[in-house]
Amino acid sequence: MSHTRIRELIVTPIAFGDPPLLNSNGVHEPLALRIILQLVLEDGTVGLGESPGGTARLERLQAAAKVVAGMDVFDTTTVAAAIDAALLQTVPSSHERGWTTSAVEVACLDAQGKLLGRPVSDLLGGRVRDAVPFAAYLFYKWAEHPALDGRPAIGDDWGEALDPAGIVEQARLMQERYGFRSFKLKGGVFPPDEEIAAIRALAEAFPGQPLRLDPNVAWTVETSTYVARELDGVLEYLEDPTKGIGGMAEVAKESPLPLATNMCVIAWDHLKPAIEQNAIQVLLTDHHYWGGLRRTRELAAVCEAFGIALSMHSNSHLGISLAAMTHVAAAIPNLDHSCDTHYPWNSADDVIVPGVLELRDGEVRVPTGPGLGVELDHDKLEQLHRRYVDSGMRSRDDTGYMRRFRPEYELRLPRW
Ligand SMILES: O=C([O-])[C@@H](O)[C@@H](O)[C@H](O)[C@@H](O)C(=O)[O-]
Ligand SMILES: [Mg+2]
Repeated sequence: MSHTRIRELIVTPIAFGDPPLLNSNGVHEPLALRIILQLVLEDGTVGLGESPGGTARLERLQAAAKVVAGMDVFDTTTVAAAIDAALLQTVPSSHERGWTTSAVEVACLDAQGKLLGRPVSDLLGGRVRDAVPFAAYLFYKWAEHPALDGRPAIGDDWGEALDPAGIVEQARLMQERYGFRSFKLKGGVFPPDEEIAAIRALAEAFPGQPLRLDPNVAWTVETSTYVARELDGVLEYLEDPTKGIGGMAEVAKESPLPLATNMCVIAWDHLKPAIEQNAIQVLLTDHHYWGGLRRTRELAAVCEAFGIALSMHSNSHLGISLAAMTHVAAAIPNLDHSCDTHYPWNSADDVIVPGVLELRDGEVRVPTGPGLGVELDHDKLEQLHRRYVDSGMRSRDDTGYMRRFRPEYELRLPRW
């Protein structure tokens, strides 16, 4: 079966536009980085993958490219083991190595699906839903990236959101444009009472629609407990209010709200202590670091066994990741909450041919074509790669970028 052998893995770093979104670390830069994978088989079939960017991730994927050539695309376990072994010396953390194996696994599954003429969701056990619900991901934000070093200001059509009224307006726009029926607010930006006020304003504007708040560990245990009590009955869950499994366990003892995480349980060996300490009640899974789509499906079974509800994490991403997230979410019976996605913030710059993946009525219909069901736009890929090369940006630095405008800004976690 030589046609199922991998001929080469093409690894392309790209940069795409991102608005000035605020978080507990600072503010998003005008560009976000990702890496696009094309896994080419001997018969010319190409499997696509998408990984978070940055120099370290790029170098690891380039190292992976050297070992996967010649392997069978259906041997995903062996492919992952070969990559893991190749990175072992330079990347001691198995979690970190997992980012690389995960991205390659998605490309393998896309290629497998194309060879078999079946969607990736079928390779994960079949879809249990035809459309996957996503939440509107609300951010405090500036109206524009201010002018900097001779570069003019960069505006967008979302406008400013720096108070409850601005957040409600942004939520209305999100609902108008994409039909979202649940909302997540990225917090950790303003003092907790201001963020509580924003959540209350959302609850009033969108009665009965699920809400969540995620300050990315900006709060102490005491502040987290205070916010949880204030928002009891208002939020469906409170995400990563404080740092670490121990901290979350302290909050969980007093919190009337379920606690969720994509920060303190991010690897298989975090599950045991988190479960023993009852630190979390909701896990936001993410195939980009849990070992890929099949491992995410397995993780869902572990969560089911231990009564942990499931949601899904997102970072700035494009359509190949959205397709992968949609396929795996479609194949998970116990998906209890709508998934996160940054896609509305970044979709104008996508690398896939438009038409297949659409966020409508707050959902993405699961592609039914072979593999992930999306097609790479090669001109766009070239354009975004050029932008990566020309920008000189090689890693994300929300804090450094914030300091360009507010030199006194300090990264402090917890801040309140
Ligand atoms: O993009 C951001 O600012 C988010 O804060 C992101 O970095 C987080 O990874 C993520 O969205 C989260 O849920 O924690
Ligand atoms: Mg989070």
